[in-house]
Formats: sequence, structure tokens, C-alpha cells
Amino acid sequence: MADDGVLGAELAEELRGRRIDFHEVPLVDIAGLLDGSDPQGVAAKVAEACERVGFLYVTGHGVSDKLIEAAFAQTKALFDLPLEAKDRWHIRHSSAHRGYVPLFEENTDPEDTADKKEAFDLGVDLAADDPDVVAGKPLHGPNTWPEAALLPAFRPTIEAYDAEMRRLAGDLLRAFALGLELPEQWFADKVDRPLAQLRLLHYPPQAGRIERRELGCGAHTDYGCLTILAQDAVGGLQLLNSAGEWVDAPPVPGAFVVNIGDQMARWTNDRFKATLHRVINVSGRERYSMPYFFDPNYDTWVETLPSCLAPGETPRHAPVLAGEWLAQRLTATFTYRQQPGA
Ligand SMILES: O=C(O)CCC(=O)C(=O)O
Ligand SMILES: [Fe+2]
Repeated sequence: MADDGVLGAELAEELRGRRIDFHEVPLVDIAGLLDGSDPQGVAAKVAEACERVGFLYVTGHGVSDKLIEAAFAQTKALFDLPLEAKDRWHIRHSSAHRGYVPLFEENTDPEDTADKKEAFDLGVDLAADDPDVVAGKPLHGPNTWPEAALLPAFRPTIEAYDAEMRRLAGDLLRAFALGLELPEQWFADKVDRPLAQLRLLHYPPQAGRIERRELGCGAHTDYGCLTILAQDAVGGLQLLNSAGEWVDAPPVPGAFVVNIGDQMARWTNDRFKATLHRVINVSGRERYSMPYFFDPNYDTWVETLPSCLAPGETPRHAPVLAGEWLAQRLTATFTYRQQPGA
């Protein structure tokens, strides 16, 4: 528990219906899914965690420690650059929501003022002549890359890490499908041109009494299918449990934090839970994290899965077009997207 006493009550109120029962975040080793020895057994554990908590730690994921460390090192090197350099890659210059996001640009919780974190946002790197890019499809386009002369290892390292995240997201979706009594590949054609976002995040240390406007990341649920988070050893991620208490999700060496986003909750009629979480860095140290948000293809309709409806039960959510949902959530939380002409 790391509650400052200022925030809990107010933030808990608006999400009362979504609170769930959990006292700790389960840890699931998914090696038996990856090597094919026990996909059903892994899927059952993953689904249980998604149903009860909406968050799990994942080990046995096959991503090398070296690659994770290298990606963190590049993340730190990027944020260590002077603001004038980072501002050249400001996200407002991108037609596809890619690039540098300064402190307080983003506001994940509309009850707050803004987030005390800086970010660098990447996505599926599409060429300028890609038909969807030419057609101006929202969120489709090229990444913004720092000049190679400044950070030579940044692009190759981050591209390698991004590829591993995409692979792992596909593996987790196979587990989700099996856990939801669907064919293992059920999600595959809905996510083969995904609106995946890799974000590199930096949270400066916070001290003293922390006001709502100065949370590292305000209370929110994620917007997509699933999130794979690498966090450094500093800590600061909290989840809201069923009793309205914020509980810590501390770093576990070698494990990713995986959580369910809004679209998977909608798909499953809330059988899989999109759980509120936030970040407050009271460690006195710089904190870095790398969440990978895996969202379906822009044109995928997310509507209640028949396998998630009991006889006589009706869907709780209207169908949404995945890309429109994501674009709306981003516009609601990023100041630059709300400017005229953005
Ligand atoms: O930095 C973290 O630990 C989590 C960040 C997060 O929840 C998000 O970016 O959606
Ligand atoms: Fe999040």
C-alpha cells in the first residue's frame, strides 16, 4: 500500500461497479504455451487472473533479459537528451501519433490536471506509400526516430524489442482464446494489422505531499486489448482493488506485468476485467517503464463474444470500431490532439 491519503476516496467513487476481488497479482509462467507442452493449462491460469484481477505477472515469456536491459538503456539515453533535442520529435509533428510527449502533455485521468511523466510513442512503422497512410487513416504512419548520429543504437534496439512484444502479444492472445473456449487462433485475423503502441516512459521522482495534478500517471484503464509492461526496479505502479484500496504491483525480476484493456473487457462482456491503475513515483529516483499496448486492427468491430454470454444474458456494451475507440481515447487525454487543426 502506498496511498497518500489525498486521492483514494475521490477516484474510487466513479468506478464502483468495476471493482473486483483480489489481494495480490497472480504470477503465471507461460513456458508451456510457448513450447506447446501445456497450452490449455497455461490458458486456464491466464484466464483466471484476467477474470479475477485483470492483471498478472508473466514469466517464461521468451524475451531475453539482455534485450530488455538494452531497451531500458536506450530509453534512459533518450530522456537524458536536452529538451531542445526531444522537442524536435514532439508528437504534434506526427500525423500518426508518434514521437516525444513532454511532461504534463497527457492527462490519463480527466479528474486530474495532467501526468508528471514524459514519453516517447512508437507504433507499427508504416512507409509513407502504404495505402492506409496515403488514405490518411488515423494512427497509421511512420515512426518518429531520433537521428542515428545522436543515438545510434536506439532504433535497432527498440525495433527488436517491439518485434518481441508483438510476438508475445500474439502468444497471450492464443492463451486468451483458449481460456475463453474459442479456437486458439480466434483473434489472429482481428489483430494482423494492429494499432500496437510501444511507449517509453520516464517518471521523475515526486516528493512531499502529492497533489492530484502531479500524479505520474493518473488513474485509468488501458484502452486496447492487452498491455505488456516492463518496469524497472523502482516501483510505483498501483492497482485499485475491490475494497477501493490502492495496492502496489511491485517490480518482479524477469516478469512482465500484463493487464487487460477496455476492448478486451468489452469483447468478453467484462468477464476479463479492465482494472484501474496509476503510477506515483515516491522512490526519490528516476523511474522508467515500457508499456506495449496491443490493440486490434482499426477496422475490427469489438462486440460481445457469444462464448461470454450466458443463456438469456445480454451484452453490457455496444459494439465499437477498435480504431475509433482508440483515437477517441487518445484525443480525450492528449492536449495536442485537442488543438484546432490537430
Ligand atoms: O508506467 C507504468 O508502470 C504503467 C503506465 C500505464 O499504466 C500506462 O501507460 O497506461
Ligand atoms: Fe495503463
